[in-house]
Order: sequence, then C-alpha cells, then structure tokens
Amino acid sequence: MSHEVDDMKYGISFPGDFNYGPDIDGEGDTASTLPQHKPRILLMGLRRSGKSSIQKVVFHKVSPNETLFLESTNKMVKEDVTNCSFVVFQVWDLPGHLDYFDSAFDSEHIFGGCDALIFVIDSQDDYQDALAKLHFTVSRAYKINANIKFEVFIHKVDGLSDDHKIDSQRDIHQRATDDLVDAGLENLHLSFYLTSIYDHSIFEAFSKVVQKLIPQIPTLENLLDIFISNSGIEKAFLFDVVSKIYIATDSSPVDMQSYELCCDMIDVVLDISTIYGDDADFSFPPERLKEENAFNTDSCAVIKLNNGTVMYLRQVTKYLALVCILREDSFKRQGLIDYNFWCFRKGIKEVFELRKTNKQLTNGENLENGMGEPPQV
Ligand SMILES: Nc1nc2c(ncn2[C@@H]2O[C@H](COP(=O)(O)OP(=O)(O)OP(=O)(O)O)[C@@H](O)[C@H]2O)c(=O)[nH]1
Repeated sequence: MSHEVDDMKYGISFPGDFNYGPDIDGEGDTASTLPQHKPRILLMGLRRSGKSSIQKVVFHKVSPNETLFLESTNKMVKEDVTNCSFVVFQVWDLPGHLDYFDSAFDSEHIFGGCDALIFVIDSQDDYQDALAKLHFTVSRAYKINANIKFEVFIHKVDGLSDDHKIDSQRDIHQRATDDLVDAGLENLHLSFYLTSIYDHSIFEAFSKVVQKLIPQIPTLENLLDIFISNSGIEKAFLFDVVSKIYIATDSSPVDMQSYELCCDMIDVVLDISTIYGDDADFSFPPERLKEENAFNTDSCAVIKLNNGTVMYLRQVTKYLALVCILREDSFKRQGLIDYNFWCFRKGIKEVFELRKTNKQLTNGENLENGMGEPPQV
C-alpha cells in the first residue's frame, strides 16, 4: 500500500481557484493567503419549493421541522459556506418570484460567475409552472455561461410513494429534456436528484453537486480505491465533518443505507467527543469544532454492528473524516488498516499541499510534507 501511494503521480491540474477551508491541518487561515474566488452555487426555483430549508438543514444544522414556518425570502441571500468547513464555496438563495434576466439585475454577474445552478422543484405540487421556469432559467443562464453545472432537485419526495417518486422523476426528466431539445439546446445537460430534508437524500445530492466542483476528485477516488482494496474495506467515505457532505468515496456504487450509517456515526462521535473530549463544550456543532480538542486529528472510533460489520472512523484533518465499512474478519488486521490509513492520509495531505506549492513544483523543487514517521505496525 505504502508503495502504491508513494509512487502515485498526481497527474491532474490544480487550478488555484477552488479554495478549501482553513489549512488541511486545521491550522491557520488560508482564506487570507489564497485567491478569493469561491465557487458559487445558485439555489433557484419557484416560491415555497424549499430552497431556504435546504440551505438551513444542510449548512446550519436546523432540524427539518423547524423549517415549517420559515418566512418567504424576499431578496437574494448570499452566504459563504466557510465556517469550520473544509469545503469553501458560496450559496446564493434566489427568491422564486423575481426574474433575474430582467434589466434590473446584472444577470452577467449572477450567472457569469456561477459554477453550479440547483433548480428546486416541489414534487408535491403541480410542477407544470416549475418546468416552464426551469426551462426559462437554464436556457438563459446557459447562453450567459455554458460551463454552469445544471442540477435539478425533485424535492419534498418524502410525501410520495416509491412508485410515485420514480414516475415523477421520469416525467420531469422527459419533459425537461424534450423542452431543451425543442429549443435546440441538446448540449445542455441536466442532472436529476430525488431529495427531501427529512432524510439523508438532501445531503447526498448536495455532496454530488459539490464533488463536481472539486478538481481533485479523480485523485481522491483513486487514493480511496487503493486504500480499501489493500485493507479489506468494503466502502469508504471522506466526509466534511460539519456539513456531512462527502467530498469523495471509492468507485464502488453508493447505497443510501451505508451513507446514512456513516452520517449517524459522525454524529455519535461528535457528541461523545464533545462530552468526554479534553475540552468539553456543549455549544452547537459548528462551534464545538472550533474547540481544539473536541474533534481533532487523533479522533478515532470503532462501532461493531450486530450483523458482523464494523464501522471505523479516523480523522484525516480537523475538518475531514474517513468513515469505512468492513467485515469483522477484515478488522482483525487493524494494524495493517492503521498503517494503510497513515499512508492514505499522507497522500491526501500531499494532494492538497500541491495547491500551495504549485509554484515550487513547476520550478522542480521537492515537496516537504513534514509528516514524520509512519506508526510502527
Ligand atoms: N415535506 C417537505 N416539506 C419541505 C421540504 N423542504 C422544505 N419543505 C417545506 O416547504 C416550505 C417552504 O420552504 P422554504 O424553504 O421557505 O421555500 P423557499 O423555496 O425558500 O421559498 P421562498 O423563500 O418563498 O422562495 C416550508 O414549510 C418547509 O418546511 C421537504 O423536503 N419535504
């Protein structure tokens, strides 16, 4: 394992335009030293479709029930998702009743600098108007900026039966793409997700959107593949701890149940660290993470399930955690897994250090990772 990671060539480009939160070690604030372009995600859709609720549940840990009486948003709300989070980007919540292509708005600025546009459709409502608005929005935005990733959240599916969900998705997909073909926009690609704030589907969908904006994804996936295949692990996720967005996973398919289990494990570990950690602090989760010792690079947890499966969490940096699912038999070789994890973490750090040392690399200088020696196995 160590050889494979050490020999790996990171043959991808590292555009300096995707910022990450505080240093990979959680020390220092890179925000002041790196260029300030933050990927921008626009949340659009008709009124009451659920845009503000999505933002509150995913990024502010608001419980779904608390969104029931959210007031309508009347003006554009811009938010930097930087708080203690590894992934740094901006989310703009655009109220549904306004036309952003009107001359009153600077549409070039709104859509020209946009990286992903999430269009939220309320699946519990008649979606005829939403489809018309979707077509109007994406076709105009595409003309301004053809690089935008267009994502459609078929939202509030908690109220639909399984059959109804599939039918709605098929119907919306068909009608939306037909409209684009009729308008001669075959190259405009829409991705569809079934979402609800009442389960983990909204986190999963947001994870997939964010992953499209991380240029290092192929390398991270590759590192995870090498790690799991050499450690007898079945599935591994690399999580941004605060948002519970997974920023990468190995190349095997993701099943919702495994993802949910891993999210729950992060909650359990956070709670226990907060209560029994060196500097126990009982404030709201993002605040807790600011405390140096509540959840740090030494955090590690093992949960044995009654079906012969083990869940293993290791902290990669203060903001990133690796959560793995494996069989109890494979966990007998924990020493090997720990060693491989050490190599994996070293690889991850090198990937993200490259963004800082881009210049050094082009000058042919060596990277120093300052990681010390691997643990003894
Ligand atoms: N059942 C269900 N209700 C949801 C879901 N997401 C949001 N809602 C509800 O939908 C209602 C409207 O949500 P908002 O987040 O205010 O909608 P919005 O799109 O921001 O609305 P505007 O600010 O008017 O543009 C609230 O009562 C939410 O509780 C969901 O996944 N399932």
